[in-house]
Amino acid sequence: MKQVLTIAGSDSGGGAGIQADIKTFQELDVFGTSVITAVTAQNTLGVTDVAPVPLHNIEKQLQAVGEDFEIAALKTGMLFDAETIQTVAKYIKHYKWQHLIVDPVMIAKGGASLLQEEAKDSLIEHLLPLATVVTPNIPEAEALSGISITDEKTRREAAEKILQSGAQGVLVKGGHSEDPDFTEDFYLDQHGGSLVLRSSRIPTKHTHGTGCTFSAALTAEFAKGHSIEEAFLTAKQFIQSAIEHSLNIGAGHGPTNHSAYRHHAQKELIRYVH
Ligand SMILES: Nc1ncnc2c1ncn2[C@@H]1O[C@H](COP(=O)(O)OP(=O)(O)O)[C@@H](O)[C@H]1O
Ligand SMILES: Cc1ncc(COP(=O)(O)OP(=O)(O)O)c(N)n1
Repeated sequence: MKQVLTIAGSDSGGGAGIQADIKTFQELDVFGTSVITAVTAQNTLGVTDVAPVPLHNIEKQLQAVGEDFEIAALKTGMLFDAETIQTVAKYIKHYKWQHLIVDPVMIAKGGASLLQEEAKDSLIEHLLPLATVVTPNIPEAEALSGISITDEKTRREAAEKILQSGAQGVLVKGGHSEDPDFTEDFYLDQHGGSLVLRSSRIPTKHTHGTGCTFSAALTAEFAKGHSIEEAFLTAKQFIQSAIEHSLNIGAGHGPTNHSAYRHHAQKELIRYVH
């Protein structure tokens, strides 16, 4: 069984972070390991506390995984501060881990900050150059590029700017767009190759953890040796099912349903090159 790693924060509410990643890995038949960078007190209503894990312990977790597992692909999620980002980058290089998906988690849906403001530059300088794919949502793509995304042209410009960091590919997720009918995710690589996957927008507030789940699915598919096109398609189908059958659990934004992809037939996505 392929072994994968998530380096991210814990969500006590179980819908995002490490918990979403491990559930997704399990559903997609890869063996999930984890390095926990921060512990959030969180539920469907929001984040009430964030406790960074001491750097020494993060290093010990990275070593414990690196010394014993063959990591076929990995993802990063909530990294919280610059020191953690630099340490994570150091160990990714040390263990020569390939197929890195960087989900540049910055702000939770409820508005809580999951990355210190001054850590953004560290992310761009130290982690993005190692990334196979960076998966910002629209506000994150704007923050990383300094470009306001209002249409397809500015989305592409923002993606091009992010690629200047040295990442091999960037996938701008469309969950935050104002389109009432569709969500469109846009992939662009260093060679100008691009792909857009569009799906119908599901009218639900239960979307807690969509970005974590999507990037974990990409990681699992890369570990199995799939190309970016194949991995992107599976991840989009996985998240579409998970949102379509999302769970009305808790009083706020409920979690997505990680087992839905296994149980429900896949609807066709609209796919085109841009
Ligand atoms: N209401 C929705 N209906 C269908 N797909 C959605 C919906 N909201 C988000 N998505 C999809 O979920 C994935 C995560 O996107 P997004 O919500 O933008 O990320 P994040 O959780 O990081 O903010 C993307 O593939 C996006 O298109
Ligand atoms: C611990 C932790 N990590 C990441 C997130 C953000 O998750 P995301 O998938 O972007 O979903 P929302 O929080 O925006 O619903 C998180 N909340 N907690």
